[in-house]
Amino acid sequence: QTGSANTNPSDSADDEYITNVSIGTPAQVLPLDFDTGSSDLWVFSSETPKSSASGHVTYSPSKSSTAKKLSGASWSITYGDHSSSSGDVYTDKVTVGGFSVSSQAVESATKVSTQFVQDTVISGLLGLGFDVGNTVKPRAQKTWFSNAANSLAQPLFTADLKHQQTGSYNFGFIDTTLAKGPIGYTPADGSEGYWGFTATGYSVGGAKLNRNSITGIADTGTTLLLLDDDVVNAYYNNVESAQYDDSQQGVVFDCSEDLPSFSFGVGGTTITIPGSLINLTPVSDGSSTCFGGLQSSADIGINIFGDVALKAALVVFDLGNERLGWAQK
Ligand SMILES: CSC[C@H](NC(=O)[C@H](Cc1ccccc1)NC(=O)N1CCOCC1)C(=O)N[C@@H](CC1CCCCC1)[C@@H](O)C(=O)OC(C)C
Repeated sequence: QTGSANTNPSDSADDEYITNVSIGTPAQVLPLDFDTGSSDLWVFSSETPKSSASGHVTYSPSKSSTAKKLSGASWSITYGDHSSSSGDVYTDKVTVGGFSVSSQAVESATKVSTQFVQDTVISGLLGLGFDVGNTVKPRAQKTWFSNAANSLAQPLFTADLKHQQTGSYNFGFIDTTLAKGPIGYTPADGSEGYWGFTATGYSVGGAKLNRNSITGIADTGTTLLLLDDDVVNAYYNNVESAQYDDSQQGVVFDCSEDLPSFSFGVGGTTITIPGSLINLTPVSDGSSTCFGGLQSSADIGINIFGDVALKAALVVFDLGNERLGWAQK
């Protein structure tokens, strides 16, 4: 058995990727952000304050014949960008890309932070991290993928995110036609709840890879590629107009710049991010100053291979073998 779901960029900057999920009976379809950096499936619901839920599609457990309250359970989560949400828990049927989990913990939001209120294109998150990261108390719940894994043809999923185009999340199979190069595999460290791995080196503009390893996480829920300052500086030293912009809280440059590519080694193969993907977006509509897709990870304390990096590859999240596969696209 397998599943295959389309995913779409939320805006012109590919800020987040939206995937439709069916919850309950009859199906209630909600647009969710699939996040390999967290492990909770939570949604805006009939229990979310009306003022906060305005503009969002919501889940109503009372309208689902298969919904059951998980009595005494609660959850509360805070993300890297300091956004947060919390609430109580139901179990219900959840279908992703045609594959159904009959009794999935669906975390209903009774509180959401301002960023979520304003982000009306999504109605919540579907965590694809390791179960150890789930925040439900008194007993942690499994992710949708963890519940599905044993019934899937293979206990793995792939992410094929694209710049301004429809991509896919496939469950239980690898569609190698999505990739141009071979899949390089490397061990995944799930101890912190997300998909940790080590890249063996990097290079700028097609040069030979160096041997400076980079340990970080593969995170579909983070927009940017966030790396150590020395790597960021090594890259932008090649960009004439690059400068740190306090108001933008990041490196910006002239939109007309011909940006160099950025490559990293992983699992014996090389992934090259074309310079075009590192020009994320003008700092405001019509501006000729653009914001960099590669930024410093110093404030977060962890390197994050977010969507800017993932867009250059087909990435295999292989739970069965506790490994990550990367293939050039
Ligand atoms: C350094 S970690 C920052 C990361 N957030 C992000 O990357 C958000 C995602 C977003 C896009 C659009 C609207 C709202 C939020 N984007 C962001 O901070 N941007 C600022 C810089 O320009 C690009 C957009 C983050 O917190 N990721 C979360 C999932 C994320 C999904 C969207 C809603 C908010 C939560 C998660 O992956 C996480 O916390 O990972 C940990 C392990 C770092």
